[in-house]
Amino acid sequence: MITAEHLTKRYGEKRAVEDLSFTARPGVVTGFLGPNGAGKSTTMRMLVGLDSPTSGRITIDGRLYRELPDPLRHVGVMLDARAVHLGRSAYHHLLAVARTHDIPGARVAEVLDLVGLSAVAHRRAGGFSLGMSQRLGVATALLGDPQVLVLDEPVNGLDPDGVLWIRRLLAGLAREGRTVLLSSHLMSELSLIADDLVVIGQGRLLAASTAQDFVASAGAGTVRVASPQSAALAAALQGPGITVASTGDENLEIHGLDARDVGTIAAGHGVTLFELRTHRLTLEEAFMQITRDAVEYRTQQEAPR
Ligand SMILES: Nc1ncnc2c1ncn2[C@@H]1O[C@H](COP(=O)(O)OP(=O)(O)OP(=O)(O)O)[C@@H](O)[C@H]1O
Repeated sequence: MITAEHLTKRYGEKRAVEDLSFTARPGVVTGFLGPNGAGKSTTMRMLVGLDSPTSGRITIDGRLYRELPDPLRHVGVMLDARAVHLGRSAYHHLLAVARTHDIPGARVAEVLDLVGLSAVAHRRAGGFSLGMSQRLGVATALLGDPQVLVLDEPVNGLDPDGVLWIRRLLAGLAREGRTVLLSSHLMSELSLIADDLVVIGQGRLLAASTAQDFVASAGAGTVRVASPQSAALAAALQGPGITVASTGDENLEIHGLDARDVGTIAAGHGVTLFELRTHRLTLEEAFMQITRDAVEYRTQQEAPR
C-alpha cells in the first residue's frame, strides 16, 4: 500500500505538489494521472526519497522509503528508463544491480524473460529503442521481486504490442496481491491498464476513485438527436436544468434529459427524429473535463472552450 498524506512540495514560490492525499491499494493497478507539470514525477521522487516533502509524507506500507531495510526487495521503481549505463548490455546492467543488492544472479535471466528481452540481453543498452529501454527499466524494477511497483510513464514509447504486454504483466502482478502505481499524462494509455485512478492537476488532487466511478462522476452523458425540425424540438425541450445546443443543421446535443425523455417529448410535439442516441463520456473525455482548468501549458488552439 502506498499512502500520501497531505504531501506538499514547494520549489521557492512554485507549488509542485499541494496537500496531496491518496492511497494505492494492493491487488489493483492504480493509474496516477495528470497533465504535464501536474506534479506526478515530483510525487514519485518523494516516494523514493529522491526529494523531501516541504510538509506531509508519502509512505510504503506505513514506512518512509529510507526506513525500508531492503528497499529494492520491497519497492521496484522505474523513474527514468534511460538511466542506465549505456555501454553495458541489458544483462550486465541487471547483473550489476543484482550484485550490489544481494540478489541472486539467476534472477537476471528470469526478469529478462519476463520483459521479453532475453534475445537481446547481450546487446548494448545504449543502442536500445525507447520501447526496449522501458522494458529494461521494468526488468530492473522487478529484480528484487518487490510487493510494490512504481513506474513513471512506463507506456511511453511502447508500440501497441508493448502496451498489451505491459497491461498483462501489470494486471498479473496486481493479481498476485502487489501494489502497482504507474503514472501517465495520457488517459488513453491508462484506460486500458488501471483499475483505480488518482488524478492530479497543478499539484492538487482532482479525483481518486475506480476508473468506472471516475467516468460516472464526470457527468451523466449527453443525448444527441438529429431532426429536420430541430428548432421546434429545441424549443419543446426547454426547461429548468436542461441545456440544448445546436451542433449542426439538424443536430442537437442535450444535457439534463435522458434519451427516453427526449423521444417522448419529440413524439408529443409531432417532431420527426432521424437519430436519437446517448453519448457517454469516455475516460479520455472525463479526464479532459476534469483537468480543463488545471493544465499548466496549453497552446492557443487547445485553449479551454
Ligand atoms: N527542481 C525543480 N525546481 C523547480 N520547479 C520544479 C522542479 N521540479 C519540478 N518542478 C515544477 O513542479 C511542477 C511539477 O513537475 P513534475 O515534473 O512533478 O510534473 P509531472 O506531472 O511529472 O509532469 P510531466 O508529465 O511533464 O512529467 C512543474 O511545474 C515543474 O516545472
